[in-house]
Amino acid sequence: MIEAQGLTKRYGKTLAVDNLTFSVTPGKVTGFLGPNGAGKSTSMRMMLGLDNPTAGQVRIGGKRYHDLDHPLRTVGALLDARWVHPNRSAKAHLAWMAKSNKISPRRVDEVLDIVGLSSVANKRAGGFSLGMSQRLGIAAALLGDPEVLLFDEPVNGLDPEGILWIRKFMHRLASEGRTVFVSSHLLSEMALTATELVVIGKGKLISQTTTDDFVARASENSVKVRSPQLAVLRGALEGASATITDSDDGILVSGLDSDKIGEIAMEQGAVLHELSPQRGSLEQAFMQITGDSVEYHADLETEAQQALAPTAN
Ligand SMILES: Nc1ncnc2c1ncn2[C@@H]1O[C@H](COP(=O)(O)OP(=O)(O)OP(=O)(O)O)[C@@H](O)[C@H]1O
Repeated sequence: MIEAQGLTKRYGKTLAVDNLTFSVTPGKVTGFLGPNGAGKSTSMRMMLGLDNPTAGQVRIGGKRYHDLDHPLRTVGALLDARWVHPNRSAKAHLAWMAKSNKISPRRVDEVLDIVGLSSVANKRAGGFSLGMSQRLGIAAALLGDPEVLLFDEPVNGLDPEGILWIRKFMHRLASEGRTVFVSSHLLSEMALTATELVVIGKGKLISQTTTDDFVARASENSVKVRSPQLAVLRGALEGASATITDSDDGILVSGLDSDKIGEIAMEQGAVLHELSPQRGSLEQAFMQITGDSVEYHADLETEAQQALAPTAN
């Protein structure tokens, strides 16, 4: 469990994090979303005691980071995967971390196995691909077998196979009952990975909700209808105050849900070939909800498009 209470960070004139209050519960993957500069990394650093809040606090498992007896056994984090001595082997890197945190050396082999790096355990970490470095970073985060895991942009730069691996791994960690908190710009990926969202903009909390609710709340609720008796149906739906727009081979109805539309069709004796509620994407929802807090719309739109495009490497 992570609890942020009035969390605030000011750097000179910049209010990077502005009175954030939210909680992250165990057994789920919670996404931490926000446009560039929204304050995600700063918030995560404060959760890990790497930066002090100007006001407010974060509790992990009920305690502040500095009050944890064994921090690595309570919270593990992947902030920067490249943070490893290039000439050290993966195993030596983890052994050094384990030793300095009084963790059994046996755990090193366990975590290497969990992340699938056993076969390259004695290779120089400096020669690892980004995907392997991410796995090594995750192995380090898991060393203390912590209940809470924080990942800052874990899939940045990964190829589709690496992204899929991370997604499945996050789900696995959550299914083990851990608290998994992950920041990402890759909205389409977040929609697949996270069931809960904490969304911030300009340091402020915009929304804490389930991913499904977030998308449903932001996307206009419309229902696609196809019918051979469209003219009759259209008149009846308009009579029931629905708003109708034409779509390629049917109509899009808003203002009525699919149950009601189905009942009206029945009353009119109209055959339905399609009655499908339309669901927006997380990208659309994000744009709509964070709209006011995004300073550079063009950048964000480009990012959202890049996020949807196939990864090159
Ligand atoms: N050490 C620092 N000194 C001064 N300003 C900082 C510092 N760290 C962050 N900031 C500012 O605080 C704000 C929030 O930055 P932060 O990196 O937390 O955002 P973010 O949501 O992680 O963004 P991104 O996704 O682009 O990394 C930005 O305006 C940033 O310029």
